[in-house]
Amino acid sequence: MNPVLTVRQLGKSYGGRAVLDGVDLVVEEGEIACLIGPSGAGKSTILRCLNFLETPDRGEITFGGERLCSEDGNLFQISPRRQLQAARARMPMVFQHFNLFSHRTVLENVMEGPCVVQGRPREEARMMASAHLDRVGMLGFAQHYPDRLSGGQKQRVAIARALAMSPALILFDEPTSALDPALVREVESVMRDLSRDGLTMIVVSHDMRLVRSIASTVHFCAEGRIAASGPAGQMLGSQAPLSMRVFLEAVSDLAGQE
Ligand SMILES: Nc1ncnc2c1ncn2[C@@H]1O[C@H](COP(=O)(O)OP(=O)(O)OP(=O)(O)O)[C@@H](O)[C@H]1O
Repeated sequence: MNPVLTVRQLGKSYGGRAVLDGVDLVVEEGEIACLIGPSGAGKSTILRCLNFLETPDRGEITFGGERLCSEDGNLFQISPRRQLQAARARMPMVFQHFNLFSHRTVLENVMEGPCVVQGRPREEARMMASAHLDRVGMLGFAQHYPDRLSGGQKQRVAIARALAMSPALILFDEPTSALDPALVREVESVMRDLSRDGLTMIVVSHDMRLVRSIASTVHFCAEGRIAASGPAGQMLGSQAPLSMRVFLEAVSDLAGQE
């Protein structure tokens, strides 16, 4: 298999406090890597460091064969801005709160990346955007503005916007946590379709139903590290490491109390 992404000893501190403390992660082509773990473990910070929304302090990230940051002895080096921007475009992020442009139509939202970031002609971008909206079942809403859409529909548009960047990898940060339970399924179903199509994804989620339905690998995060990793069947089943089983029991206890 081909790793799309390799992360070694990634570190990030805020105000002298280490939030990421040596994260190691390898994601293969076609893998759906789900990051789970307690609140504050650093899961979102890992995603934000991967596409340089936050700047890591140390470690190595290799994406699509390109070294984006590296460490040589005590010297930590980050690639030039242009290279990071190009990498970010091929590793778009889908956010919990959608982050759509409210003053642009659905179609314009999806065209934005191909036009502005990739410099594609408008007509080509329009055709691509329409195809991606169709893929997530939102073509019929192309001329609507985001405020007319449900949360599930907004998230599907956000996914189409990520697809429009011809991504090598999509990062999902809690994609269903801002949705009413009834709307979670439509987003879950789109993500499952993408996984069947072989798209590589990293998904941070507390939604264990989503994780169980799409994960190929599960990475358990605790205290700024990935404490355990493995195939989803193993990590979510009776063979899970103890720390992971304790977490899963706590999560299902919470769900049982709701
Ligand atoms: N910009 C920031 N400045 C200071 N501290 C931050 C910043 N971003 C995150 N943190 C801290 O880093 C820690 C990890 O945050 P992060 O959001 O990555 O955790 P998480 O595992 O995704 O948590 P959750 O599951 O609750 O979203 C938290 O203690 C958080 O308060």
